[in-house]
Amino acid sequence: MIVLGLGSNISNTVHTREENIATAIRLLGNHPRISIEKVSFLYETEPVGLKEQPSFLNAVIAINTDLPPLELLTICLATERQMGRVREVRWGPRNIDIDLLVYHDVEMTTTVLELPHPRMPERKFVLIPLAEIAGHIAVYKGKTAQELLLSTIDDSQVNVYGAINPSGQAATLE
Ligand SMILES: Nc1ncnc2c1ncn2[C@@H]1O[C@H](COP(=O)(O)OP(=O)(O)OP(=O)(O)O)[C@@H](O)[C@H]1O
Ligand SMILES: Nc1nc2c(c(=O)[nH]1)N=C(CO)CN2
Repeated sequence: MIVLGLGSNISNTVHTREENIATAIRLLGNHPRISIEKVSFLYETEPVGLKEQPSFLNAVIAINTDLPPLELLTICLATERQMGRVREVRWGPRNIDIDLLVYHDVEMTTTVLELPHPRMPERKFVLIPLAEIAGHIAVYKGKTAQELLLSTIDDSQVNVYGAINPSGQAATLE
């Protein structure tokens, strides 16, 4: 299974947080070598790490692709750029964040890409949507998202916010 994490905590009058997530899904799904297989609910989540920032909307998606991990990362970063993301504070506010969480059973640590995503076990905003779409699949050191949830130290709030239109119809890129 290949899983991406999506997050947004900046909205404006043109693009709401949910539109930002839907737009990212639509752009990724438009790639000729990527198909979107599953989309979790949207969750409203308390900021983790840097707490003094607006709450996030988070979701995860399962995709199918023959792109190798580094090429997939490049596409995720290009999609963020296409959506006008400006990198400022680490762990700070962003209109869109696309993380590569799981790429089958690949384990790698390079300066540009770590798999599986190393901070997954301490992020309920990832584990809860992951448990929803892939609860019984080993995602991190042989553990499922459900198992990781039982031992996570993260006690932040994560609440269902709504469903995403998987085709991203409601969202437009101006
Ligand atoms: N699994 C991964 N998915 C996405 N980016 C990764 C991954 N592993 C390493 N990176 C690197 O992290 C860099 C910074 O990513 P980003 O600015 O989105 O971090 P962040 O979202 O602030 O923090 P975090 O990595 O804790 O989610 C990317 O340019 C990428 O090279
Ligand atoms: N709730 C929540 N907190 C975060 C998030 C996020 O997506 N959701 N992303 C971060 C940087 O990757 C830091 N903190």
